[in-house]
Amino acid sequence: MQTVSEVKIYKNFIDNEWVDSESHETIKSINPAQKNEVVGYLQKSTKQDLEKAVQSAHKAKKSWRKLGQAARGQLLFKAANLIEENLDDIAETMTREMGKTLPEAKGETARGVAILRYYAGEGMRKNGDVIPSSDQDALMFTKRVPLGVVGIITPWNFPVAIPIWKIAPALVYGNTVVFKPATEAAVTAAKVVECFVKAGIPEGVLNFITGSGSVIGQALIDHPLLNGISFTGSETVGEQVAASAAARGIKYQLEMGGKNPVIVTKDADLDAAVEAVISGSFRSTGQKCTATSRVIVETEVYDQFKEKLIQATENITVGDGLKEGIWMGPCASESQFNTVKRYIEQGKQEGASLIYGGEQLTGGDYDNGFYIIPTIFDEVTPDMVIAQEEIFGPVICLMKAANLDEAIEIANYTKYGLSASIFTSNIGSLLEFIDEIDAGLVRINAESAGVELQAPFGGMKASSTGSREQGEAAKEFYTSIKTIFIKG
Ligand SMILES: NC(=O)C1=CN([C@@H]2O[C@H](COP(=O)(O)OP(=O)(O)OC[C@H]3O[C@@H](n4cnc5c(N)ncnc54)[C@H](OP(=O)(O)O)[C@@H]3O)[C@@H](O)[C@H]2O)C=CC1
Ligand SMILES: O=C(O)CCC(=O)C(=O)O
Repeated sequence: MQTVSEVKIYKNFIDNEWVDSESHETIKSINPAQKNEVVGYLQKSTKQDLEKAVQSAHKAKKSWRKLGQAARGQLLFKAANLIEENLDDIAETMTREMGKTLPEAKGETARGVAILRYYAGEGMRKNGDVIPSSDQDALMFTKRVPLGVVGIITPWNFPVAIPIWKIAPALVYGNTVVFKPATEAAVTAAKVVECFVKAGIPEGVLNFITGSGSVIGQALIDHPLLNGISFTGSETVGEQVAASAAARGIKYQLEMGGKNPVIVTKDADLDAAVEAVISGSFRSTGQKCTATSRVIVETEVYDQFKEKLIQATENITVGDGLKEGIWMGPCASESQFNTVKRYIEQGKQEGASLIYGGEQLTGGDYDNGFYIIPTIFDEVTPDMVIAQEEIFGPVICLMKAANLDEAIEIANYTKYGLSASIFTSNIGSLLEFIDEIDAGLVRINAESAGVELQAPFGGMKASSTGSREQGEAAKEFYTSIKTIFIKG
């Protein structure tokens, strides 16, 4: 039995110091695979704590900018090495805190290291262009400059990769940061921040604050000293971020989810398609904004595909992600678990045919966690709620299409446009798909999830707003351009 004294209390990091909240209250982060296990206690911060964090970032703005891009890059290299040294501990914490399996958590942490090294390299790359002036005696060039203080609000589903793909470019391009992680995964985030601190991040440059999104998250997005905000999470909060940022004319970047389709044409390699659909839909328990949630199959191969899909789903082992041999962990929280169960009930009520799963797992250790059997709905029609709203759980909606045109029409019939994939061996079909699909991430004969750190990431329609994240695209968001004209 765990005792309170065995569980660590994590502090905020403000103005180069690990500090308690003024509230003197904490919030517990629990293990969704063993709900009686507390992974850590976090500060229940107040608006006053947030004020200190923003003031600290504001104070550090000038010196961090003046340090120069190369030195900032060196610091990121150090942080990357420290995260690599602590990879096993960070990954295990992630699995305990939000349920993703340990191999996935290790993969994500290694990805965090790679992202940091990519942006560390930016320290030595150009930050402007020389442009010919119409005046032959003049020199004209652009210089990218930091925005200033950037707020970073992240979700719980990628507690290492998402914070790093926002914090690393923010820092290397010269911004100071106030980072508010999702409460569900804040212990993992604290361990990442510890690596930046050990790497020697200067005073005030990176501030870490935990607590309720509606209190400190809201105070952060409304803060007058904020110069930019990057957010990943729900559409509801995203809209609030946009409204607040637009009212003050500051830059904002939102990534808010998807309802990602996979099209399987009659000439596709069905085994490859099944493998990709299983991975895209059920890895991370379906809790990825790039997860596959609608599978649209041409009539000729529909039954064959369905049979193969059910067979493959039967082999999935569900359980505590720390245990060997487990392929899919629990939902990350009780609230996410309840959301998924609610959507499954909704699917049944609106007439979709439940052909696999659809229930929570019970008995033994399952009673201590938030486990759902991977679920497949057949006979889903495009207007159903389960075909329209983001479920963020291990649920597939199978849909039939008479031909490619109809499949693309169904695929586009959603407010989202993050990722989309097609399985086909016909070059004409794949070219048509590339042109006609409304998605920021277009994948051919590959699963819908799968983001590469060096390429732009983001979606169309309601999935994203603002410039893309990752790769070179991040520079667009985290900098502003000065055009300089020097007359000789
Ligand atoms: N695009 C994606 O990758 C993600 C999409 N989602 C979608 O959102 C749904 C709900 O998930 P949920 O975790 O509740 O998402 P939220 O949007 O509520 O949370 C995301 C982040 O925003 C913070 N936050 C919450 N309220 C505010 C606010 N008013 N102002 C500023 N920040 C705030 C949260 O803090 P705190 O944790 O303290 O509440 C968290 O850090 C999921 O079912 C899924 O559909 C969720 C996560 C990721
Ligand atoms: O698929 C990925 O690797 C990233 C997905 C993502 O950004 C998200 O789920 O929030």
